[in-house]
Amino acid sequence: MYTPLEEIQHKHQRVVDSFHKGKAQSLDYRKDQLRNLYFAIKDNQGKLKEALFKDLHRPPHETDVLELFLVYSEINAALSHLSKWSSDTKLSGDKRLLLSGPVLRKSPYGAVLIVSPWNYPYLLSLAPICSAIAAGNTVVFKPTEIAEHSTKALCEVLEATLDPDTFQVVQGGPEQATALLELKWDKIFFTGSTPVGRIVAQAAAKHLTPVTLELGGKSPVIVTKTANLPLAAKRIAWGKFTNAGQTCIAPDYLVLEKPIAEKFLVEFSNAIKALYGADLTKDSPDYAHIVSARLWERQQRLVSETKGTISLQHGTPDAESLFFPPTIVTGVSSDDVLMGDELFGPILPVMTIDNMKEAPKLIQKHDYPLALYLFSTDSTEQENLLRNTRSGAAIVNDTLIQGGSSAVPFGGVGTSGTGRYHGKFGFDEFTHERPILYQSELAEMAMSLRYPPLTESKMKKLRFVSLPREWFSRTGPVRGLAGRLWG
Ligand SMILES: NC(=O)C1=CN([C@@H]2O[C@H](COP(=O)(O)OP(=O)(O)OC[C@H]3O[C@@H](n4cnc5c(N)ncnc54)[C@H](OP(=O)(O)O)[C@@H]3O)[C@@H](O)[C@H]2O)C=CC1
Ligand SMILES: CCCCCC(=O)O
Repeated sequence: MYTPLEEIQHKHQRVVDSFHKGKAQSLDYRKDQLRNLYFAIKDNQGKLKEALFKDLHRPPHETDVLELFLVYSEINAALSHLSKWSSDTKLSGDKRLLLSGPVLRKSPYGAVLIVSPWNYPYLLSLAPICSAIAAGNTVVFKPTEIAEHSTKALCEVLEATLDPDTFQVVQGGPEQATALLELKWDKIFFTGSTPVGRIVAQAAAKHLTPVTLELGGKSPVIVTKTANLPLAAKRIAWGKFTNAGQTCIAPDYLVLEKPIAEKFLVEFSNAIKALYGADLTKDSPDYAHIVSARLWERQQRLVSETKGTISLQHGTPDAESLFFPPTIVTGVSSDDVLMGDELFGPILPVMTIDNMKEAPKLIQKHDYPLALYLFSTDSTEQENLLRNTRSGAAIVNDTLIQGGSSAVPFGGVGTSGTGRYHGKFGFDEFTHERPILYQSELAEMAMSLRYPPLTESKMKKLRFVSLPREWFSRTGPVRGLAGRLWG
């Protein structure tokens, strides 16, 4: 009988061995795995949605719209395009290699570790698992222990569906994750908080393992005086309060241009009531709850410690059910407690600026966020802000849409993450593009100059044409050279 640590080591070794035996290599094998996964999720979607309702009071339709629909799209994209994604890319541009036919071979990394969080437990597990399998890797998956019902339901489905030689689950929390991180992986894919992302990056560095980090950050949403205020209010309310704000790309804080601040807040209050009803309570069917007592208390503490004004709390926090209502805090300064760590909940601090010139400096006070949202109908204003800020993604006049598509890469920058996935970007994230050249015997003549003895006459033939400075002139080589020849 294995000890828990021995069991983890055994699972790791099993997927390493099966990778080296080439079991996950064939496209047919990969497609069979993905096809089985697709129908297993479909056949168990009711059980999965029920489980997440128990963990997060997550409205079942929100699980469909924000998780399962993208999972189906991811698997379908992989099944539809895998032959093309995995085919060699021919390389050109160097006449010296004409005879060696260089290609990029789409090679799997090998045995990969995938670690996922609790807030979108199906999407944030199944999307990287899909990409890893599509790219021909073998996988050990460590789900969260915090969303216990959805983790149990998901792991039952995965273990009943995927080949145990190439896919293993290690359930547990930080202790199990730490034991897994001690082992040598060919790739690690981590989704979670920035602090834990640092731990993962340090562990990966010990083995020089390539790592993808899907982390968090304080994503700003800016509303300017040119915005369509009712539409902005509705889209921001949806993006902020979906999953009770427990979304890595949720707007974290709101920046309003002063001339429209008051009017926008009225529209925003109306939008919240339109989405969640005039009387939002713990039993409202369309609103999720906070995942744990610890994190519910964190929201409560943040509200008690802020120096801002609670201008709207649309409902009464309930410790027993972990219901925490949309809470708008105005008059927040940059050093307020709400402007510290990522809020990851339904509290929205509101700051105002006299004009848009102040926005970049305000945003740059924080690490690069996962997302930046701008509501404006002025293209110059849009480009100015985009040019002077950095973020994992930037969305103009909407929220969250970048996280739900197989056509758009999803990832951070700086402390909000490294790497990206979804769709072909996910296949590429789990693929090493291996250059392969097939040298021809016929190339021997062209290559004879490289062999010793490297006589002076050989070196003369080898001397590369040294290009004049004008070749690199800003006006381009032709004009540059013409200028040189004819002054
Ligand atoms: N970029 C993205 O795609 C996303 C980013 N996030 C970010 O994730 C955070 C919220 O998720 P949350 O689950 O709380 O994040 P955590 O970083 O706490 O946990 C992420 C995963 O790491 C595990 N873990 C926790 N502590 C350690 C540790 N010390 N060493 C190794 N592994 C550990 C967790 O296990 P366990 O859960 O069992 O404790 C979980 O499986 C937010 O910051 C959010 O922004 C969330 C969703 C998507
Ligand atoms: C709508 C897509 C959500 C992606 C996961 C997150 O942002 O936490």
